[in-house]
Amino acid sequence: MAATISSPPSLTHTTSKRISSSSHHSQRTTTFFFTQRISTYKKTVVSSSQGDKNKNNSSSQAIELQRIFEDSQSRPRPLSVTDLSSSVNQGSRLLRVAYQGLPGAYSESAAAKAYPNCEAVPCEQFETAFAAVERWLVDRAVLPIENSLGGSIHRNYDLLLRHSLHIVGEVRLSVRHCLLANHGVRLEDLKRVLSHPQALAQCENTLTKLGVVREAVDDTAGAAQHVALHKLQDAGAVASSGASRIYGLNILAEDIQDDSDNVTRFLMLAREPIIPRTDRPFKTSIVFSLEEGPGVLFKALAVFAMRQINLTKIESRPRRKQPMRASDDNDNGSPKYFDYLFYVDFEASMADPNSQNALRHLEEFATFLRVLGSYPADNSRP
Ligand SMILES: O=C(O)C(=O)Cc1ccccc1
Repeated sequence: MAATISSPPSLTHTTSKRISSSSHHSQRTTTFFFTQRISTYKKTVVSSSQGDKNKNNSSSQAIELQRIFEDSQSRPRPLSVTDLSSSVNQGSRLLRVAYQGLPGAYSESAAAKAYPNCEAVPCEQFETAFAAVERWLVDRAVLPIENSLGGSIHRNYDLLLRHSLHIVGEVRLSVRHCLLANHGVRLEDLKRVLSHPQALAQCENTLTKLGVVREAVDDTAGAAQHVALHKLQDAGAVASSGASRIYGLNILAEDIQDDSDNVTRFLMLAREPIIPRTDRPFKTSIVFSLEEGPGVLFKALAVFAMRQINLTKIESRPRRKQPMRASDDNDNGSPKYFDYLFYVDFEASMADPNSQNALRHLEEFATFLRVLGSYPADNSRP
């Protein structure tokens, strides 16, 4: 069965001609590209044969080329790796990065790690952060996606598919939780502790020893603000030391996570993909679904194994719009199998022909395939 390719951003194998801005020569390139960008390219194509026929009319052709070049310059520029550097600013304005939570949330620190000079914009919900990027109110959104103790943040995987933003970067951040309370409140006064569900899960052992009731809220900094604002005397918050300073809380205990190595991986999302490169380590994230049958997942993973492409992550999620599919040998028409989406991260750039071949191979039998982004790997110390 042929693969269904969604757009945007889907992979398309195309042959197109590019105008080089310096020489105005057209150049044939065969490449995998995102369909969204191809529409831009098609509008800027000038064929060399066209140029030959119009030799007599070289001045009008030069004007036309100039017009096409200027036209292409006024279109949105694809993000490049340099957009991820510390000195990023858009013209005279700083890069604006939306995150879910209040100042002092870990996502704010992730935004600052990815874009040190950015303006971090707090948002109530992830939906708001995504919508802010889609409506051009901000340039990027930050999304926590997995944690070394708590595992994957499933809801955020679902968000990646529901929206069509592109992953343009990743950041790994060491997360050190503190137990915060109002001044004068002692450890033994605490009956309940508020925090983000991931933070509560990462401090499972400490909270169990304390015998407190856990209360889940939207973000760690929001928990700290709530405790401070309501001057709670029986409740604490699990949050960062930064949040303790911002909301004027006392730190009752530090490093309360179950393991000192507590690392969260965050994704940076943008409206446009970056142009993948091969001169530094890149990662690529994809999502696909498969027909039901023996060995299909094995076959899907083999497209990477046979090309020596290392996988760093695989996650399966139920397919929401099509939760069940009928089994072939089930003639009463009743649905039998759950339908799944597989999210895979691999250590290669989409600019690498090896990756392109692997995805072309996967496309032959996947029922759905989308490239979520190809982006520089964060190999720095978390
Ligand atoms: O609530 C926050 O501060 C977040 O940024 C989400 C989160 C929660 C726990 C660990 C890492 C990120």
